[in-house]
Order: sequence, then C-alpha cells, then structure tokens
Amino acid sequence: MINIEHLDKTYHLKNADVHAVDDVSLHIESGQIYGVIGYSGAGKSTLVRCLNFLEIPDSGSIEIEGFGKVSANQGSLDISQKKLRELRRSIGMIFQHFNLLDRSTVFDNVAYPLKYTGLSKKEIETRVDELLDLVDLADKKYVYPSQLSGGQKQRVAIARALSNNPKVLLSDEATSALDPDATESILKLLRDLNKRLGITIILITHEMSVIKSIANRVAVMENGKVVEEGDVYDIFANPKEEITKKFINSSSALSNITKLIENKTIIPTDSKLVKLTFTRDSVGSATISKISREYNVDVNIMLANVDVINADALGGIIASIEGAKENVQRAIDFLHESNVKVEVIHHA
Ligand SMILES: Nc1ncnc2c1ncn2[C@@H]1O[C@H](COP(=O)(O)OP(=O)(O)OP(=O)(O)O)[C@@H](O)[C@H]1O
Repeated sequence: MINIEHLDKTYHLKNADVHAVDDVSLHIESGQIYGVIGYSGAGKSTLVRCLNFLEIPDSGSIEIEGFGKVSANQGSLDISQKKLRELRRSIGMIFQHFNLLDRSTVFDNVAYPLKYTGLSKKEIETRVDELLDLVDLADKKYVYPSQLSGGQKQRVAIARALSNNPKVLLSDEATSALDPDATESILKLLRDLNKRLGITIILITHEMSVIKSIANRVAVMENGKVVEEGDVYDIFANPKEEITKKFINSSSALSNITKLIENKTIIPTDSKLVKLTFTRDSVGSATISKISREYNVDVNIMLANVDVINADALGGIIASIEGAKENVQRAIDFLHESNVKVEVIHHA
C-alpha cells in the first residue's frame, strides 16, 4: 500500500516558480498496476521521483507499506538516512532511455545494485542468473548494451531494478522509446512480473494505449494536479474531464468521426449521428437490431470498436439513426433504458 497525502513540490527557477506537484493525494493498493498519465510537463516524473525521494517534496507525506509515514517539511524528511536507504532499496525504477552502464556487460549491469549488499560473488551470480531467466535474457549474459535491441535493453533494466526484490517498481515512460512490438513485449513482461511476484507497479506514460493495456487504476495529471482518478474501465467508459476525453480519443478508432463530420455528405437527412457506448451492463444484448425492429428506424454503423480492459469488453459505435423524428427519439430512449450510453454528435 502506498498513501500519498497533500504532496507539494515547487521548483524555484530564476524567472519563475514551477509548481510541478500541486497538492496531490493518492492511494495505491499493493499488487496494483497504477498508471499516471499526463502531457509533457504535467508533473508525472516529479511525482514519481518523490516516491523514492530522488526528489524531496516541499510538504505532504508518503507512506509506503513497511516504512511508516514519511513527512516532508520545507525540503527535509522525518526519516533516518539508514531507513531512507532501505526504503529506496525496496523501490526499483526503470526509465525511458534505460540508463544502463554502456561499458559494462549485461551481467555487470544487473549485478551492480547487489554490490554492497553483503552477498558473496557466488550468491550474486546465482541471483543475476535468476533475474536474467525472469526477463528471458539468459543468453545475453556477457554481451554489452550496444549489442542489444531497445526492448532487450529495457529487459536488462528491469532485471537490474528487481535485483533487491523490491515491493514497488516505478516505470517512467519505459516503453516510450520502443517500437510497437517491443512495447507490447515489455508490457506483457511487466504484467507477468506483477502476477508472479505480486509487485506493485506505478507507471508513468503519455499514451492511453499503455494504460488501457496494463493498468488497473489511473490518475490523470494536468498542471501538477490529479484532475481525475479511478478504475481504468470506469474512466474509459465514463470520462469526466476534457483532458481525459482527449487522451481516450487519442487511443480510439472512433475519433476518426471528426473527419466524417467534416464531410457532411455521409450523414443522411432525417437522422441523428450518435456515439453509443456499451459497458459491462449492455455489451451482451442485441440492442441495435431491437431498435431497428421495434421502432422502425434504420441504423447505419459507421465506426465500431471493442476494447478489452481488465478482461471486460467496452464497445463503442458511431452510427446514424434514421427514421421519423419521434421514432428516432423513442429508439434513443430505449437505448438509454438498456444501459447504453448515448451521445448525440450531430443532427441532420
Ligand atoms: N529539476 C528541475 N528543475 C526545474 N524545473 C523542473 C525540474 N524537473 C521538472 N521541472 C519542471 O516541472 C514541471 C513538471 O515536470 P515533470 O518532468 O515532472 O513533468 P512530466 O509530466 O513528467 O513531463 P515529461 O514527460 O516531459 O517529463 C515542468 O514544468 C518541468 O519543466
């Protein structure tokens, strides 16, 4: 469990102050994959760097299971140096550009954090072998980072981050420099590690597709503040803030609708263009054919998309509903009653 309360961090620059983290409070359960999304400069990195006190907050507190509550007061922390070292060791971190030691082999990179832990050479070798097995890189033990692909470098970084058996893994844009295949394979690895080791993962990204594919909960950040927070499925099904809707659109095939609206000829007269969202409560029923039959309307499906988020389907359809005005309205009322979310995008 991680509990963040009223966390604040301001950078004092020559010409201005930057309020990078502004009164952030969050609760993260153990074993969760927790996403933090926001545009560049939103404060995500600063927030996450505060969690292992790489960055010292100005005020607020952070409680990490097993370490009690650590409060910050004008840049100083009420925790001993010894406890702080222990706390940092219980949190692994991976980065966008891997941060590997280029002149060291894969083995030496992974062994590096084990150096001053009192383990013997033999014990370190056994542990590194275990870690390389875990990330499927046993055959690359003696090669140098320059001989690896981006995805393989990130696997080395993950093995290194896990060397001290941390309870928490912080991932700062870990897939942002990778191609789609490598991204998928790193996300799959993180998902597997979360399941196998029960490790809590806090993942920063600017891509909603990453959140959709791996996170259980998400916090949306803007200007240092958390503006929306919740279960990933619920946020996708019912986003409240404009910025959240923008992020969701960026990862949805349905956002192509703006192009269709610009080309008005595709919208027939006597029709309403609607966006329908089918959630857990409505995804299984044949609502479209029902309204067509019962209310004598024609439904023209223009775009459709199904996401599977945390094993639940979330469907979206952009369709025009054509027919006599009162029939179209009755069809829309029926959709509402059937737990389908209806947003009218355009009237003919
Ligand atoms: N060490 C620093 N000194 C001064 N300002 C900083 C420092 N680190 C971050 N900032 C500023 O704080 C704000 C938040 O930055 P932060 O890196 O936390 O955002 P972010 O959401 O992670 O964005 P990005 O993905 O671009 O890193 C930005 O305006 C940034 O310029």
